[in-house]
Amino acid sequence: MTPPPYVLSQGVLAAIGNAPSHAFIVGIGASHEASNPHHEARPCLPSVRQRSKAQRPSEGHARTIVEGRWGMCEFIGKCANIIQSWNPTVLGLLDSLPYDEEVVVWGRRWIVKTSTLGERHGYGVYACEDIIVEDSTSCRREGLTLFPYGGPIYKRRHWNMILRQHPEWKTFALEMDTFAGSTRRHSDVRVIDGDPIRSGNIASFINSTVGTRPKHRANCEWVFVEGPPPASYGETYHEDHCLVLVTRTIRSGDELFTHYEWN
Ligand SMILES: C[S@@+](CC[C@H](N)C(=O)[O-])C[C@H]1O[C@@H](n2cnc3c(N)ncnc32)[C@H](O)[C@@H]1O
Repeated sequence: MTPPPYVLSQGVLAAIGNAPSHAFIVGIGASHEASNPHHEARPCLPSVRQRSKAQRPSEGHARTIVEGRWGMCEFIGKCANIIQSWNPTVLGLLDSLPYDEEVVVWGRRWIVKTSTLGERHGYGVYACEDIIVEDSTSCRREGLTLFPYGGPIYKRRHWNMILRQHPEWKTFALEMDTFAGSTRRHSDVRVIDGDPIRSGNIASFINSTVGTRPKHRANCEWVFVEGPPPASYGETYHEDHCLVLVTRTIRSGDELFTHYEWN
């Protein structure tokens, strides 16, 4: 298959949490283990923004009620429109993601279940098959792409608006456009919402190597991709997107880990 015309830029994503006990940064793929001769890697600085004080929701007529892991929330106005627009199938993701059950995402088998970090750290993503990156002669044997980080994409200022509507919602988003060279204004930087519409977003269950004892090694990283996803996964919807790439061989049963800051 002809490779899609994207330019990879390493780094990217920062996640912004809105709950005091759950806010974290999802920095990106700082493992620096992946290399791709066809793509330029550009490191970026993750940033974090926490919700300040609760404010009145923005004006608007649209309303939508969303059920997430932490309960039901009603969003109104522009926030409702944004949230309603998400459809995971446009990126070849599943409508919903069951726990403790094998699923196939972008042609590979995965399971989301309690993380090896322990129950109090929630779920993690495990491979259900070997993903061989290099053989004994260090030749790459398979494609590096695992799956995208999928969720509604909107500007940071709208993300902040959503957080103000539901300060109690424990949520996070990946920041796009944070790579060196990005010219977007701070409030125009786009985020990919990992929740509340988290359906199918398997990437949002990947845990961080940060703070692990003994120290875990990352086996994947998130990258920003200029260009649409492969045709079979819905190239018309997104002009660009974020992918999870494998950075070293993963064996069946391994949990995925990447490097990002969280607190
Ligand atoms: C993107 S989520 C990862 C999936 C998460 N385990 C879950 O069930 O939703 C990030 C959250 O997972 C937890 N987490 C991620 N990496 C961790 C680590 N190295 N140690 C402890 N908790 C971690 C933290 O609660 C963090 O806020």
